[in-house]
Amino acid sequence: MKRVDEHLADILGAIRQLPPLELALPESYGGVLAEPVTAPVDLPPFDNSAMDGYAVLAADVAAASETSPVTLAVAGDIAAGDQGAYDIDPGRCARIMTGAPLPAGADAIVPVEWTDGGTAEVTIRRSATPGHYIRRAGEDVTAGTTVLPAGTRLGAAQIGMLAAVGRARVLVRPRPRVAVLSTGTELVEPGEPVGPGQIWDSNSFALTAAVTEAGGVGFRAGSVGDDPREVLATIEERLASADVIITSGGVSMGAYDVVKEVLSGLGTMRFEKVAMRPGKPQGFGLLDDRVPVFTLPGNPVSAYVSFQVFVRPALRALQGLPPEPPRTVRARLTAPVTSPGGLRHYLRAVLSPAEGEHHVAPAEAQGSHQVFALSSSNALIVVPEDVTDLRTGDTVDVLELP
Ligand SMILES: Nc1nc2c(c(=O)[nH]1)N[C@H]1C(S)=C(S)[C@@H](COP(=O)(O)OP(=O)(O)OC[C@H]3O[C@@H](n4cnc5c(N)ncnc54)[C@H](O)[C@@H]3O)O[C@H]1N2
Ligand code: MOO
Ligand SMILES: [Mg+2]
Repeated sequence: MKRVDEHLADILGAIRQLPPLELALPESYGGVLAEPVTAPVDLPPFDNSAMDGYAVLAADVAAASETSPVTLAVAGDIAAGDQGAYDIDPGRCARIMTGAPLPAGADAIVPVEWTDGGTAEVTIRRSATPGHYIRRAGEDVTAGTTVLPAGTRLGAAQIGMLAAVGRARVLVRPRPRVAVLSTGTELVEPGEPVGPGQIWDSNSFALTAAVTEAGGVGFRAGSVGDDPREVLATIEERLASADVIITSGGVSMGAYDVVKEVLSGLGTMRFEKVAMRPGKPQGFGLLDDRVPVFTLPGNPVSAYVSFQVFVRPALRALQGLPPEPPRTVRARLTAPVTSPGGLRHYLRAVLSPAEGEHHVAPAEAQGSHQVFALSSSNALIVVPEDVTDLRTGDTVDVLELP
């Protein structure tokens, strides 16, 4: 059987980065910058007030105190968006709002709380020194600074940065669009009644959500029965609009395992047994020279674990992102586990922080159909290929689930 690392390396070796697209900012979320972005102007672009108050000459208020307040004439108001129409001379000030440009001559801001709030004249009860509550032009960013290097993933703060330097559109490798298809004649849409022998489709929902968790855009392509023509037609239909296709089911040894049947020989598709549990039967390849296709095993826990191990890293690679920092922690087993050896065993488990170290409790139910044990877990214990027996108190690698 093929080793997990070898299969992952083959997948990552086949992945080509998505071509950059110019997107409007609202569409760019989760994209990875394909250009460095520099600030065309200083930020702030002009000296402005950090407080609602009065723009003054610091020298005028240098001696102001509770016991000997200073009274100044108020020339007028400067709101944010105004152009700073007043010149501040000795004895005069202007009422100013947060973000409004500092008027010529003024060199300090007195917050309104230190005054009587007057509009024709104002009495000031505390002193201020030059520069007080003034936000200087360029103190955040100077013009020409690279504010976001190429390769940055755009989250809320980065999109805010782009808008703050005036960018409306940006070149990014977008979040991969991933079509998710369940296969199986036994599958029924949740919400519909199930008849004898039928079950509700859970994989297409779980995998679409896993795509979102991994930074992609998932689309459910629904579920199709084990009909070769229908399966092939649905996959072909998605090739034009998807960057990645994920199927579940139909890749093992069964008489109706049609995914393997219809995709074998197409593009670079290969179907292999990977030395892991769950998730042994795997298929991967490129169709149309472009679209990575993952055919994951149908058992729900197998499909989910396969996604975490193989698809999640591939989605990052499509955007040109470096491999994710390890989500593995070392933890002490609270119960013994056994493993067949010769394969990597991913055991569903609950990881909890304890004093100075993590503890991990393996779930009792480890069947690849047992979704309850998976939904009650927050981690996978990773038992290496060469280990068969672990005792309570042994330290193991644990992969935290997203
Ligand atoms: N003779 C052998 N039989 C099996 C082997 C083997 O090596 N030799 N491997 C087993 C392993 S391991 C796995 S994993 C499964 C993989 O099966 P398939 O990928 O062919 O998937 P199906 O046969 O279509 O379904 C398997 C199982 O999963 C349920 N399923 C499928 N899709 C969904 C879905 N969308 N939502 C919920 N449940 C789903 C399906 O009803 C079956 O119970 O093969 C073993 N057999
Ligand atoms: O490999 Mo299957 O995925 O163990 O149930
Ligand atoms: Mg099967």
